[in-house]
Amino acid sequence: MLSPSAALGTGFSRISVIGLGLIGSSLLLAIREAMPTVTLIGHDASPDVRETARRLKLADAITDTAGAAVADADLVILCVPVRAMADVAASIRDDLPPEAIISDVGSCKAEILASLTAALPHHRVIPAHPVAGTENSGPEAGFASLFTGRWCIITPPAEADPAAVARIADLWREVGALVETMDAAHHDLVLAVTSHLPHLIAYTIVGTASDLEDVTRSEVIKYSAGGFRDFTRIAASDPTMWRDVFLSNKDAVLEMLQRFSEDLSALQRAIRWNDGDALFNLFTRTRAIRRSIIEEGQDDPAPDFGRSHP
Ligand SMILES: NC(=O)C1=CN([C@@H]2O[C@H](COP(=O)(O)OP(=O)(O)OC[C@H]3O[C@@H](n4cnc5c(N)ncnc54)[C@H](O)[C@@H]3O)[C@@H](O)[C@H]2O)C=CC1
Ligand SMILES: O=C(O)C(=O)Cc1ccc(O)cc1
Repeated sequence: MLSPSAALGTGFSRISVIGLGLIGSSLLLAIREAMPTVTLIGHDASPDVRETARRLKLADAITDTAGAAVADADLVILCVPVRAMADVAASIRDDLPPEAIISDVGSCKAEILASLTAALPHHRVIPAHPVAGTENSGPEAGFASLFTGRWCIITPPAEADPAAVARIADLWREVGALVETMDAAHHDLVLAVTSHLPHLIAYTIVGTASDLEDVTRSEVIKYSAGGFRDFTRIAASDPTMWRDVFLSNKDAVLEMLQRFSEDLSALQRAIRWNDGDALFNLFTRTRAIRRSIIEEGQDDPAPDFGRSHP
């Protein structure tokens, strides 16, 4: 018998979230707001995080084991760092109801799809990636509107049950996201250039500035103009999460890094040989890209995203 909200919406009546950091806690808050009658169960490996999650009343129950969290669930969403996904999947295998759908929110998809499918060969695995987040982590960083107006990319395996894919898509629409479906390998290539490489560049430039011998740290802080400040926000992102992303999406990131290095060398040459036209032409082209993003309304659909949240 389905609960009233389940009958009207996604068909899920008991959802388990494993990993109660920024994304897991935001998802619980967003589901609670959009589908108040769904039963929510949470688990995190960290006792401190579990205690905080209980204090914040993120779910109807916070369990001490992953197995207890998934018993009776009709949907389980893994919100742990990318390289912890396979271990969590193995740890819930014996407690997972046969009809449960398994999903996740990892930032890269091909390796996760392969490892979840291998760990849970008899279950429907429908991975997803909400392209929404901040540099903050942990359960207290979460907020219900994180996914509003942001894209969520679903990367089902080729043989996926279309009804299960539709239910996962509906869930993300219920919490305010715009949904796109694509192949996991293509997702990883696209996100390597739009998200992973920018994070790598931010980590590098902030590291470079802090290693300078002739410029003091206080000068870097005092005179940091807008560009550098934006890089420091991104470079404050969680080290475990981003270590896992780069190791998991290694091939696509290395491919994009190769292209980026070649383009950077071309710019270096233009500066060395006073080729102002080359610089001006590139900057004109990139300005047009930014302006077309804004014209298409793709700038920042969630205006309070990130910085206004502690
Ligand atoms: N931070 C962001 O902006 C975004 C992150 N993602 C993805 O979401 C996932 C979670 O990221 P965040 O919530 O930002 O990280 P977070 O660091 O805020 O939370 C991760 C949580 O997982 C828990 N955890 C780690 N291993 C575990 C295990 N084996 N069993 C149970 N719990 C475990 C940790 O204790 C922590 O509370 C990652 O896969 C990340 O790639 C996706 C979109 C945006
Ligand atoms: O804080 C930022 O600027 C982000 O880029 C957040 C983010 C991080 C990882 C993702 O997979 C998706 C979004």
